[in-house]
This record gives sequence, C-alpha cells and structure tokens, in this order.
Amino acid sequence: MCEDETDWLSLKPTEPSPAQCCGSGCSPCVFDIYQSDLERWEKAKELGDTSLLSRRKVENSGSVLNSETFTAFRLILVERETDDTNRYRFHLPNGSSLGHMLGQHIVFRGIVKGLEIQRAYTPISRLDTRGHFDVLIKIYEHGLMSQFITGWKEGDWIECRGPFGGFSYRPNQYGELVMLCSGTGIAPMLPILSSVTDNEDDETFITLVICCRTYEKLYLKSFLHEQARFWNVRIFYVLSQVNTPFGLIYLCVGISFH
Ligand SMILES: Cc1cc2nc3c(=O)[nH]c(=O)nc-3n(C[C@H](O)[C@H](O)[C@H](O)COP(=O)(O)OP(=O)(O)OC[C@H]3O[C@@H](n4cnc5c(N)ncnc54)[C@H](O)[C@@H]3O)c2cc1C
Repeated sequence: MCEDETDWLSLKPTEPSPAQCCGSGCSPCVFDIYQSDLERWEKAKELGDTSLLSRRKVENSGSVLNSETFTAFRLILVERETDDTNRYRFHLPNGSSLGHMLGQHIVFRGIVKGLEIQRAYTPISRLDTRGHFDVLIKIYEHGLMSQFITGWKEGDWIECRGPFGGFSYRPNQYGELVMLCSGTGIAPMLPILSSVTDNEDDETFITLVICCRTYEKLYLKSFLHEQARFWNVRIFYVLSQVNTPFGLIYLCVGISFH
C-alpha cells in the first residue's frame, strides 16, 4: 500500500540507459518494456492500487525463456574454443528445450561498474536439444559486456530474455543456401546447418563460407568437419592472414569437394 507521493515515486519504472539496449531490433525492446511498465504504473497510481504493479516485479528463476522478463539460467560448463572465445553451456530444467527458432538470438543482462548492459547472443545448439543450450561468445578486451562475461564461472546464474529475430526456414524451401560469416557470426549458421543435415528429407544444398584470420582461430572445426561429410554441404575457409606464395590472402577451398 502506498501512503504518499514518495512511495509511488519509489515504484516508478526507471527509463533504461542507452547501454541497456543491445541495438539488435528486439521486440519488445527494453524501451518498449519500459513504456508499458510506465503506463501500468500511471494507471496503478491513478487507481491507488499497487497490486496492478506486481507483474513487473516477477523475475523467473530457472524456468522458461521469456521475451519480456529476464530468466536466470545456471551456467554448467565453460569450454575454451580459441584464445579469446569460449563456449558456455546453460542448464534447462526438466529436460526442456530453449524454445527458440532457427537464427533467433537471446539477450543477456550484466552489470559492470554499476551500469546495466544488455547484449545479443545466438544459441548454437540444435533446436531440439534438451536439458541445456550453448552459446559461443568472443571476449573483447575493452568490451563492456565482455568484462562481465569474463567473470562467469560454472554454477553462476545468468539472466537472459528472448528469443528474438524473425528468420524463417522450411525444409526444401530453397534449392541452395549460401551462408557467409566471419568470427562469431557463425553462431546463427550452425543450427540452420544441423537442421538440414539432421533431416534426410531436406535436400537443400548448403555452401558455408567462413572468413577468419588464421586456421587456428576458426571455431568448432570438428563439428564443421563432420558436417562437411554430408553430400549436400560445402564449407570454404577464407583465411586472411596466412602466408602463401601468392600473398597474404589465401582461399582454403573447403573441406569437401562435390
Ligand atoms: C543479433 C546479434 C547476435 C549476436 N550473437 C553473438 C554471438 O553469438 N556471440 C558473440 O560473441 N557475439 C554476438 N553478438 C555480438 C554481441 O552482442 C556484442 O556486441 C559483443 O559481445 C560485444 O559486446 P561488448 O559489450 O563486450 O563490447 P562493446 O562494449 O559493445 O564494444 C564493442 C567493441 O568496441 C571495442 N571497445 C569498447 N570500448 C572501447 C574502448 N574504450 N577503447 C577501444 N575499444 C573499445 C571493444 O573492444 C569491442 O571491439 C551478436 C550481436 C547481435 C546484434
């Protein structure tokens, strides 16, 4: 029960700072959520009924992914992928799956020096993976969220919301998919690739071109080598810092030939 104006002001939603927006066009965005929270607060204040505010106070813990509220997921594994990139595995309760679609991303929330930050990341595990989901994250030396992620350790509870993004794909919708990526930009490609190769009725031809500085810096090579054994998959590595007699740019022509 709010006695006076000061009580109501203490419950008023705080407008997000620009750092809280990950800038990837999420729907709803943090600013949309703020706007609807503000409208709910104004209505509750007008009617003098604080129970109308209760929904925004709910914060799930370890249950289902939600695009409006943050859910905490337990980090169960951190695996080094390259010198600056790790693969993080989060537990999903009761053998559930994350419930995202191909190409969709989620948004993690972190606090650095008192500042709340939100950034987008793309799950790389197959859509039907149960009991956990994985993300591949590159740590930037001066990156804000990177400083928060550097401190993650197994057993921590990390908050995220989502899924976001509207890429749509149906088996055999296209004759061929050509996917171009660099660095962690490979993340959304991986579930798409698996969804085609896991489905023997999907005869889509896939050409995946991965740009990277060196062979050592390429991510998930053993998974990619496995995928390249499928008749309908070609993978090309374009390496920009490999010395060859022809100069620094070297096109490593795939893992498989068709
Ligand atoms: C839809 C979507 C999906 C994504 N999926 C993934 C994913 O799966 N995996 C992944 O790793 N990333 C992904 N990203 C990128 C991710 O959201 C972040 O942008 C990334 O992690 C960097 O965030 P940050 O806060 O650490 O860096 P920021 O603070 O945003 O900084 C970005 C860059 O600026 C540099 N920088 C920052 N401050 C300084 C400074 N003071 N001086 C010099 N340089 C500086 C940083 O080193 C870095 O290079 C995705 C982005 C989008 C939009």
